[in-house]
Amino acid sequence: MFNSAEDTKKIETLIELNSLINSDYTDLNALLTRITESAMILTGGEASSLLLLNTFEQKLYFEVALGSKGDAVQKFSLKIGEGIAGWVAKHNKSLIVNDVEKDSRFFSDISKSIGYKTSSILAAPMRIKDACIGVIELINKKNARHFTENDLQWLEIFANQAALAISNARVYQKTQNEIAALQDSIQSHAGFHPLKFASQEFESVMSIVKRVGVTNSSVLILGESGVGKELIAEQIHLASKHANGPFIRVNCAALPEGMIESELFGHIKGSFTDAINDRVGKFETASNGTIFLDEIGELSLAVQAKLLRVLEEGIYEPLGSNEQKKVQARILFATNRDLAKLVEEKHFRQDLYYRLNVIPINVPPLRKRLADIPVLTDFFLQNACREMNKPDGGIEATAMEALLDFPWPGNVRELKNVIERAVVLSPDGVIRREGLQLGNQHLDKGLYFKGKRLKESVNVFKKHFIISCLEENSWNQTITARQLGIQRTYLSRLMRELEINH
Ligand SMILES: Nc1ncnc2c1ncn2[C@@H]1O[C@H](COP(=O)(O)OP(=O)(O)OP(=O)(O)O)[C@@H](O)[C@H]1O
Repeated sequence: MFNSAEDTKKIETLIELNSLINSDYTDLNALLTRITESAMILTGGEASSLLLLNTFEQKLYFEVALGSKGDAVQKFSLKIGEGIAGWVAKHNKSLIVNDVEKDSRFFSDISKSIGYKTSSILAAPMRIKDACIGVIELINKKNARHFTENDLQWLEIFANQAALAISNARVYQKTQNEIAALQDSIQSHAGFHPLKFASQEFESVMSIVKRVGVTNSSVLILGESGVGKELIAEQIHLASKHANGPFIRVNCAALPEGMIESELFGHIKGSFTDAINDRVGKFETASNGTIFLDEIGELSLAVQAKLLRVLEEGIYEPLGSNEQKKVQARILFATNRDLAKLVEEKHFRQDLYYRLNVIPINVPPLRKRLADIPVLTDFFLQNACREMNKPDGGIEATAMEALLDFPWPGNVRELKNVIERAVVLSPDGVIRREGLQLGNQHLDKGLYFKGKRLKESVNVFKKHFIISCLEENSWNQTITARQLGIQRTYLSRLMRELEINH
């Protein structure tokens, strides 16, 4: 079979395709286009197509369509058994038809609709482990000649190449999905949150995370409420040499003023009225790991002064003790406040600000990284469906458009809430535009109060009223407490009691 100069060319092309398939060539469509095009050129077809079988729908879809009407062909699909390609898929056998008009299997609708005269077809199945996964076909042998058995043998070789490439890509994709699922489960078992993104903007943030991860410097993570600052802190920890050590999160806004020092640095028994036992501080607990101080903008000036000393000298003293302890943890900070403005207003120490701002990481708001919305939606949807034991019916295109249009003042946290709520309200697991209730998540009287007793209803009201004030103030508890006319410590207690997490 391999004796002419033409055959030598074919073999060279096959070798080249083989090495592409064996390399880490990840663009499957480009590879399949290359294979289909080579088959067409080397066996003298005028046009060629590669169709993939969707086993669920029992239909063949055009993955590649080359030739003068290629683009027009691509919108069609064929049922199994329909047309020459459908016959090949159904019988898992190759076929040469040199006069289509005389063959009842020929399906003329596509040719007629696109205005293309088809006279001859050569088609071969693509197989993975003997099962047909699609068809590769050539249309019209050039110069009004006929397709031959030799052409068919070559087409079968190209079909095998394509099947191999598809099989590789599917195994690769499956493995990637499994690795991602395992990573998610390992991270969430260890108390870390899986992080999803697809945007260039977030990619840039992650490249900084990787670079700072390996250093031991303290880092300041900035961004609006709900953008994922805590997750960034987790990733810095995971990228660091302390990844196996503890990751200790301290929400500075949730601690009453008088407790912060003891919480961070520890105290010895009797150092103040309530100190009935020695207490180990979070800095010590975080030894050989990372301490993440969230909402740093809420710290009092007195605590800021102590923190500055910790940063500058690397030592601290537990309350009531003269013993100096060495800081053995990596320190990360985050805030959604404008620290420069707080400095101007004299609510934040300038020297501490300069000390913190050495390596700032700015996490952009969700509205500035639209490419993340579909992946995050998908992730929250799958999680919510699994937790609520509902089928994942996917999301309608109009609903996705609405998500992409929305400004997301509460960022990723708000998106998560919107999706969870839409899943609760969806009868069949499909997320539709009207089920999203964008910007209207707080109080739906009918839904929340129905059948509840007075105390419960008051609590439901309190919870939603507080959440809406917190969101209005970017979850700043000091400002919210002032707006509500209560102490910040009382607000923290209410948040704990009413299970308001963010
Ligand atoms: N890229 C992401 N992938 C998956 N989940 C995310 C992502 N970003 C944020 N989330 C989720 O959104 C919620 C808010 O994230 P996180 O608490 O990290 O935000 P934050 O910026 O620290 O907010 P705050 O300033 O209010 O403390 C969490 O439930 C988190 O798991």
